Amino acid sequence: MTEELQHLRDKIDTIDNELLKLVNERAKLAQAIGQKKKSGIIYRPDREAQILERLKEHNLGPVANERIIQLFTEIMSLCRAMEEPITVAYLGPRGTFSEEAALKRFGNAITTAACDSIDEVFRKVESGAAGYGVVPIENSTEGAIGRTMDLLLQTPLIVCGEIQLPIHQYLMAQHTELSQINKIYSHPQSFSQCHEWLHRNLPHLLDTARINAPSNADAARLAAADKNAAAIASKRAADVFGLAICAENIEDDPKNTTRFLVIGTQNIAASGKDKTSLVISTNNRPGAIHELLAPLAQYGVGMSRLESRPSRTGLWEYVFFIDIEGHQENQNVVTALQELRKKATFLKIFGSYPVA
Ligand SMILES: O=C(O)C(=O)C[C@]1(C(=O)O)C=C[C@@H](O)C=C1
Repeated sequence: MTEELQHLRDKIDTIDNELLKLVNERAKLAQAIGQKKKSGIIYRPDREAQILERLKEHNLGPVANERIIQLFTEIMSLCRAMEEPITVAYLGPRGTFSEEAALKRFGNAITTAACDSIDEVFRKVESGAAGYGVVPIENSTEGAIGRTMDLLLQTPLIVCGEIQLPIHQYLMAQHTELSQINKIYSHPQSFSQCHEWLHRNLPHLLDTARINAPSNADAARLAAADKNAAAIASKRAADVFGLAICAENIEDDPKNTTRFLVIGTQNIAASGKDKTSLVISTNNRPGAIHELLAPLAQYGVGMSRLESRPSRTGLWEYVFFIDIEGHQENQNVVTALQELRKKATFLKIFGSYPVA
């Protein structure tokens, strides 16, 4: 080893020792904060969002903001776990995008609980078996996830966060000999997200060779047991099931993103950059929805999502899922919601939470 290399490594060792000391000091401070939390609620997404926002503003590089967020999410994850371990339920099995979303938000120092269905995620959090749940709510290509919307209507749980996850699809198999592949497993959503790619690259594997699986991770598990099968799934699923990657980023839309919600039992304080999710319904008459939404415009409350869904109480009656900018404690939001409540036949606020 040259003297110069040794010198640089010595410097890294010194910095690592310093980082080690600082991480432990930070963990001790978090433990002290934990003991002062009389409510017993350890996870504070508003505070975590503020910390990450500040770090992004202070970051002078060369490390990219995205990497800084990952690193500090892990640091906060381990500090949080030393205050109290938390369990996060998600739509399993292992290797799904939901698992990836849960780890992206909470870091790796958590206990994860893989659930068989979105219903089970809600049940686990409602029963207290998990502190939080992560459920998909919409995909930029495929649209809304109806089951999550229906369950939000019924649940006493509170929405306490959102996660935006870029969805990259991979073709994987036991080997990379595509000529030996005679079937592909995947979730129907992923098949549609990769429709063009499949048409262009594997036209001989038509509909009959495409087999629907309950999840991408199940698809990867099935491909791991059959050398003539491939799966479309996440990179994480390939790692979990030990599969080789045959093609990467095969989604038709490179901006393909799924938005997930974090559900829990606590109201989240304002972070300064928040969103509020709610559902409303109104009489089925011309102009009713326009009239209903007028208070939002009047009090300067922006709307980032409006989605209708059959109400299931009458034919051609709808409820409207709305995301508005701001926290339900912000004055303009309070006033707008008061007005909206007067006009709506039904209104339920799911929660306010930091913007992803
Ligand atoms: O500030 C707090 O309330 C803490 O518990 C500390 C901390 C952190 O590591 O910074 C950990 C967990 C919370 O979710 C928020 C922040």
